[in-house]
Order: sequence, then structure tokens, then C-alpha cells
Amino acid sequence: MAPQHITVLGAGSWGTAFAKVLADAGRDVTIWARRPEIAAEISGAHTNSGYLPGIALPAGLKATADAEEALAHAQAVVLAVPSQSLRANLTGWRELLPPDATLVSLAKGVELGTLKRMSEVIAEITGASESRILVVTGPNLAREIAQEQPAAAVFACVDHERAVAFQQASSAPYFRPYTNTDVVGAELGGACKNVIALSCGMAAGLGYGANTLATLITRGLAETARLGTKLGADPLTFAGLAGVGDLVATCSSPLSRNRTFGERLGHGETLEEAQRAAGGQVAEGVMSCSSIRELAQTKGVDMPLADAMHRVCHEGADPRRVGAELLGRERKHEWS
Ligand SMILES: NC(=O)C1=CN([C@@H]2O[C@H](COP(=O)(O)OP(=O)(O)OC[C@H]3O[C@@H](n4cnc5c(N)ncnc54)[C@H](O)[C@@H]3O)[C@@H](O)[C@H]2O)C=CC1
Ligand SMILES: O=C(CO)COP(=O)(O)O
Repeated sequence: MAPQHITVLGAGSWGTAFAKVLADAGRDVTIWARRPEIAAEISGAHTNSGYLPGIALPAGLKATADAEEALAHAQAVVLAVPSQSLRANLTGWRELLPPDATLVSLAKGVELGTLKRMSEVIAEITGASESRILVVTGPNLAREIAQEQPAAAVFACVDHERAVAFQQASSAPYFRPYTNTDVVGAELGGACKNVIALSCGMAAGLGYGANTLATLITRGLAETARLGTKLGADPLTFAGLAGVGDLVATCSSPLSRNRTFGERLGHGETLEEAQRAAGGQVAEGVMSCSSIRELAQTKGVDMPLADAMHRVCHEGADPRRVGAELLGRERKHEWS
């Protein structure tokens, strides 16, 4: 049965936009905000001006800064905090989670240190079986969804029935979710595309055009699929919304924080300058380039773009030189 009472933990761009989708789909939605003033603004003025300026939120959307209150009646819990903070946040919420609620992950990243995907972190912290954990991914730039521009998404869960129930709960006139049982592929597609979007932004910042963009998207997809299939993903997932779909949207849109971040690095800004310009909003690829690179190394998978982004972001490598090195690698067959 489709859940009716849904709690969204995290009132940033995507948490707020996804809460709006759920409310527009007819659900009873409560959103938890870390800062009480954001909760007050969402409940009182029906806006979240810091993250989604100019967007009118549904009047019925409730907000609180009290996680216990937010979770009291939840049949599904949507986790909408950045990847690298999920473990700490979830540890604080663990005792408050209703025992049978579907746990929904919006985050696109791989944890530093443990090299775990978000569904693995959720299972580890909560003890939930993998059949209770659902991943939302796809080409979903938060602002466009909040403006009710048509879009589709992937809801991945090993339990197909649970995915269908959440699909029913989340279908709004402008938002069309598809189900998939390939959780590994869905998560890796989302995490890796942030790293590739960084590289595309960087190329744009260096003044390169459409050929370079297309090359980075396509070769980025090839290395994502290489890692994914090694970890048991269905290669077809990468041809869908979680792979090609999200890459096209994120790598080409000025709304993408990852692409914008990369563009700043391409213009010669330092990591710290680009971070300051992001104003506290997360560009997941900056951290995930390191965890994905390490994950690939442990599995013996070649991921030259993830490696290049790690070197630029964390080892001070020059973007133009890194680009030249990528082109100068040993020649090979397209699919080797
Ligand atoms: N913004 C977008 O268009 C989309 C974002 N995503 C993914 O959703 C996840 C959340 O993204 P957004 O909502 O866009 O992020 P955001 O940066 O806009 O908001 C993050 C939210 O998490 C809260 N938070 C709690 N603990 C935190 C901590 N330790 N550090 C930073 N923030 C903390 C913040 O207060 C804020 O409410 C990310 O993994 C992102 O890749 C996925 C699809 C679309
Ligand atoms: O995941 C996203 C779109 O699907 C959002 O990308 P950014 O985090 O780069 O803004």
C-alpha cells in the first residue's frame, strides 16, 4: 500500500523540492530542517528562500526542527542530507525511525573511508533489511522540479512491491517515477555522474566546447559502467535515467552545483574559493571523486576521470595539464 504519511529529513534544495512532489502527489508530508528558522519559513510563509528562492511551496507542507516530532507518524522516511553527513545524521535519528517505514535515499555519493554506497550506510546504521531501502535517482535538478517542469526519475529497490508502492505515493502531474530493482547501478550512476559533471564544468571553464563535453560524458559513462558491472550492477541501468539521463542533465546545466564548481576550478579558482562561492551547498563530486577512485582501485577498475578529478581537487593538479595527460594515455579499444 502506498504510504500516506511521509517525513523528509533535510530541507535543502532537493529535500524541499522532493517534499513538494510528495505533497503535490497527495501525501501528508512533514519536513525536518536543521535550522529552526527554515522550518518556520516553510510552515509560515510556504517558501524556502535560501534554497529555492521564488518557489511557492504547498500550504499543507508542514515543517519542524524537531526530528522526533517529524518522525512520529512516518510510513516512509526520505533521507535528504549530503552523503558524507548521512552516517552522523542517521545515527542521531536511528532510535526515532518507525520499524517498518520505507527508508528512502536521495543522496548521490560514496562514503569516504568506508567506500560504502548510501543504501549500505543506511542498512549498517539502522539494521534495516535491503528490502526496506529505496534509492531515488535520475535527472532531477531540484529547481526545475520545484518549478514543475516535466521530469522522470528512477526508484530502485530490491523489493519491487515496495518500489511500486512508493511510485504510487510520489507520482505528481509533472513527475514520473520508474521502478528498477538494480540498486547498485542506480546508486553508482548517481554518484559517478557528479564527478563527471565536475570534469565537464572544468572543461567549460577552460574554454572547451561541445566535442569535449560529449567526450567526457561518454567516457565518464564508460568508466561508471565498468565499475558498476564489476560490483554487480545491470549494465542496462547506465543506459537509462540513472546513467545517461542524469549525465545529460547535470553535465550540461548551469543549475548543477557540480558543473558550476568544476567551471570555477577551470577558471583557475582554488578549491577553497570554489567552496566559498557554493555558499554551503554541497557539490558531492568533490568528495566522491576520492571515494570512487579508491573503490575502483580496490576492485582493479580503471577510472581515469575520477582519478583526474581527485588530483585536481585534492592534490593541486593543474586542470589544463590533467586534460592533456588524459588525452595522452596509452591508446586502446573503445570497449577495453
Ligand atoms: N539539488 C539537487 O538538484 C539534487 C540533489 N541530489 C542529492 O541530494 C542530496 C542532498 O542535496 P541537496 O538537498 O541539494 O543539498 P543542500 O546542500 O541543498 O542541502 C543539504 C541539507 O542537509 C542539511 N544537513 C544536515 N547535516 C548536514 C551537514 N553535516 N552538512 C551539510 N548539510 C547538512 C542541510 O541543513 C540542508 O538542509 C545530495 O546527495 C545531492 O547530490 C539529488 C538530486 C538532485
Ligand atoms: O543530481 C542532480 C541532478 O540530477 C543535481 O546535481 P548537482 O548536485 O550538481 O546540482
